[in-house]
Amino acid sequence: MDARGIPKAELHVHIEGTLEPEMAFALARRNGVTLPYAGVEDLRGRYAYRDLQSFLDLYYALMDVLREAEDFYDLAAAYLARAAADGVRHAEIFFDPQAHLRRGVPLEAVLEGLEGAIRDAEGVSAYLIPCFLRDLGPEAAMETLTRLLPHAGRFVAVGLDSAEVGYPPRLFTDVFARARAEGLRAVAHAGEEGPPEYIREALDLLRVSRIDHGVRCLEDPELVARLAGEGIPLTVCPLSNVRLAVVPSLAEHPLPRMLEAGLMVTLHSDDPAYFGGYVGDVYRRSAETFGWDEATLRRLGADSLRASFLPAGERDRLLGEIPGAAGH
Ligand code: HPA
Ligand SMILES: [Zn+2]
Repeated sequence: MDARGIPKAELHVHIEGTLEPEMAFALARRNGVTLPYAGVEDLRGRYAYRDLQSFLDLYYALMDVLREAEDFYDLAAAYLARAAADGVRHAEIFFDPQAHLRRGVPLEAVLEGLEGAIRDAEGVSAYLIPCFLRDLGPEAAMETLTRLLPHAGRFVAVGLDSAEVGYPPRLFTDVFARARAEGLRAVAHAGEEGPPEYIREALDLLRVSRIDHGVRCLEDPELVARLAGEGIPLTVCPLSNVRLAVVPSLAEHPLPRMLEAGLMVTLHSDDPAYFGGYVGDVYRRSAETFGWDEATLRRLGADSLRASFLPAGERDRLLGEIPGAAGH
């Protein structure tokens, strides 16, 4: 079965996490950056992580090769071409403004490059979602929001990512209230390594439309009932969860239990260059592992479109391409 033919939305991908080793070396050469790795194979050999933080250390180090608008263009153009080939018709792409601003890369260079690639992409639309690095704290997030707001029309939402434990969503209540007052939607990583309480805070205090990851909700049956009852989308990234040791193996991933519980689950890649697969691979490997039929894959594709921030007309047009999905 080939899930690539099913129209879908990619709602959980960090553009910096699509930086393949080959492109990292090419951009390093172009920008005169010396990488502390012997070559592509040496770098790939380091893609073994103990946890979220050990991955983030490599992810932040390697993005040092992203300097000019052209670099962000090339990065996003390669990702969008790859996504379109996997049947992604719409992507809502995270990026980390603070990770670039702190290296002296202007916001305008990041935006100009990413938007250029989105404009030129064929067969796939995309929105941008800047994320606050929670481990830099709420004051830094508020400062970043102040720099983002003059460009608010260029984003659909704000997000919250990076090291989770110790940085609960409640710290960012004021930041998210201000973003929402300016007409931006909100999403947040919660319940990846952090406890179910962080998911509640993201819902009640940040007033998010979706939870990114959310797998640890299963530890709290009352929360599961609420998420299912309210139809809150959880953007689940099973290959990421395996690589970051959130779960021991794909076979032991709670995805089947999440679907059985009636949760609105959608499937995504997170940081595909680092976690061994783009969204087409995520669908294929999950289907093989859990024995899913075509109807289940169609339902996941349809739910990803329903969970997107696309206008209703466009969303329904894409749903109309999935047999059995329209009108639900
Ligand atoms: O998987 C992730 N979790 C949190 N922050 C991140 N930033 C990039 N990828 C991730
Ligand atoms: Zn993520």
